[in-house]
Amino acid sequence: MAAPLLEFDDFRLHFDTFDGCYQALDGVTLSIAAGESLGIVGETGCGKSVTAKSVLGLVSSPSARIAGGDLRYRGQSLLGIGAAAMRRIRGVEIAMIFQDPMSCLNPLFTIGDQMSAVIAAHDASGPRGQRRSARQRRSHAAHMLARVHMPSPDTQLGCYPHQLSGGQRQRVLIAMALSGAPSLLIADEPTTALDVTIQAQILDLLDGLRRDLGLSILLISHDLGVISRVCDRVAVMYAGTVVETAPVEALFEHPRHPYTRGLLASVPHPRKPAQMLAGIPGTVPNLLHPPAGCRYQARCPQALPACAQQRPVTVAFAPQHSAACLLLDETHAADTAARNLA
Ligand SMILES: Nc1ncnc2c1ncn2[C@@H]1O[C@H](COP(=O)(O)OP(=O)(O)OP(=O)(O)O)[C@@H](O)[C@H]1O
Repeated sequence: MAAPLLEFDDFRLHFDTFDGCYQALDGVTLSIAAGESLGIVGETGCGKSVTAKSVLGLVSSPSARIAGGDLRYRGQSLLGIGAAAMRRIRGVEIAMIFQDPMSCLNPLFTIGDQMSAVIAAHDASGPRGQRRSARQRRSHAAHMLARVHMPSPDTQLGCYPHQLSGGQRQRVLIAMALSGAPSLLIADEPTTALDVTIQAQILDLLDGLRRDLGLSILLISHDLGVISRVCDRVAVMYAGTVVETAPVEALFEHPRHPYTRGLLASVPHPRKPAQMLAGIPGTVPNLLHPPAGCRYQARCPQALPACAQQRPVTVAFAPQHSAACLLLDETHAADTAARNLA
């Protein structure tokens, strides 16, 4: 297996609020290899976005505190590297796109002006020591728009964001993100604001770029269908922890964690009547006062008495498939069998 490009190693991110310490990420361990695409899925508030934003130091709240662990890019820690070093990484090594393309574009400037400004910033902070002329920057911007299959790229450079559709604006942001030739693209719910046909086109575009450019992708979504379209592997997050990671097919065919099974049972399907969607009763626990033991125990239909006291360790049962659940831990095999017979 290729060496990881990006690694979260028991990473902990807390927010110090007036009400106490909010343990948003509590021991996240994940890795992405070069050229690999990893999806992160989970319910709202599980910590997907703060995981993604942590990579580029974009959790800007003054109450945010790294409470432990490490986050490494190409083997180097990204924690405490300083603003100048982070600027050299942003855009040139790792780029990020967000859910709402309109809020990321300035309505007062043309697409060409905004893309040229981003390319100039890459030139200034990148390792290549390159200083392109205004004409070269514009030409590179048009090339990048063509790369994301924008029709008439030269004409689009003269457009303002409001003159483009939502799907076209997301293509512009992808073109901008890739203009510094990063190795890793982080996409945080990139298609949630788009209708389904445009959503499919953007996902196919990401998948094509991954294959053509050898790009690694970290894709955040609450939708397993979106993840399965682009990703090789998926990490399931629950309440600030990773509960299962697996290749996409293995996750769909042999989900091991009860939360993953609950998520899969909640996915609508044309041949599954609405009343057969199981859903997951209850809500994600308040991470100001997370439960002792497993964070999913209160909602888990298979919880053992030990789940209330003991934090589950991650058990690997195939080369790329692991889950953190006491039901999978051999020391609790007798309890599990008794529960299954009851
Ligand atoms: N600045 C902050 N101060 C306090 N808590 C925060 C702050 N930013 C995020 N959080 C909390 O951290 C938790 C994780 O947030 P995050 O945005 O990562 O969730 P998510 O899984 O991406 O959800 P969604 O799918 O709704 O975007 C949430 O409960 C959120 O309220």
